[in-house]
Amino acid sequence: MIGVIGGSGLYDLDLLDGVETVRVKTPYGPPSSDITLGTLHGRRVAFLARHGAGHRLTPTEVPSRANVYALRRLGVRHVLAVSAVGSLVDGYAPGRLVVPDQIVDRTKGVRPATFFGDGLVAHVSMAAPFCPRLRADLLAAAKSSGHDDAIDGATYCCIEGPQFSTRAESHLYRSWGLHIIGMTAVPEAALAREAQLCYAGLALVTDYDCWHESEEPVTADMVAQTMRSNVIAAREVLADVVTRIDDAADCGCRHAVDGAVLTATPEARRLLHERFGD
Ligand SMILES: CSC[C@H]1O[C@H](OP(=O)(O)O)[C@H](O)[C@@H]1O
Ligand SMILES: Nc1ncnc2[nH]cnc12
Repeated sequence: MIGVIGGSGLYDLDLLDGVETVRVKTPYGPPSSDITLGTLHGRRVAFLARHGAGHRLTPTEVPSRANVYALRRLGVRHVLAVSAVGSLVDGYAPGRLVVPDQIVDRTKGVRPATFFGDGLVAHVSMAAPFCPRLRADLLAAAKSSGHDDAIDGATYCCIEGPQFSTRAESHLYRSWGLHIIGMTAVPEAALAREAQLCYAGLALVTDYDCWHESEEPVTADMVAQTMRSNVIAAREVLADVVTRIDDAADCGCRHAVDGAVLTATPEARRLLHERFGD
């Protein structure tokens, strides 16, 4: 099963056959939305709207633990995370597709960001926060669906929001060499890693944030308008990428917790099994 998390502007996939909707209960409360199951080019797909039906959840309110847990419980092994982002680089214009490879966390520590704790301590590696194999699949899909200029590798600056950045912050992030800016990759990517899922982002540029001298500062309306055309591209790439994902291939992401658990009690194994079913 392949999971798709739709961000701003992508509230349904509109591509799936044999659709059914499921409501998944999790120990972390309800996911953002009911999950749509269906088939795309013969592959089983589970779609979840990150901000809920009708976009009701702020980035801070997105229940990422419930979302990742629910997808994992449904049998998802690969997660494609679609996001609207601002551009911090002159050449990365609205409409451009980006497959990020790094994240800088500028959230404020208020989002539950781990499945560990409560007697079970583990520290997974986040050196490469996105799955390299799934990134390669996404890039190949972008190229073969006509988006030849999709950007391979970018650092995603995740702010808390819901307000956009100040101009001083936007310049600061540029001076740090960050490339795109959004509000949702943290803690989603880390939770996917803890759940041993392959996770990659398809970021769609909607604006130049507020640093660009000849462009208007970003507004929510601007993002929504640009996303209307961007989602067409997102759907094209998603329809292609599902045919490339090799469910059977082993990947380091599936072993992210190996060697990460420090808790040395007999209880630890049981807790691990209870949390992840492994
Ligand atoms: C509507 S602009 C800000 C909003 O859009 C992005 O969401 P997502 O990553 O789910 O596409 C950004 O991160 C903010 O949450
Ligand atoms: N400029 C921006 N800042 C944060 N999140 C965004 N999502 C889309 N554009 C954004």
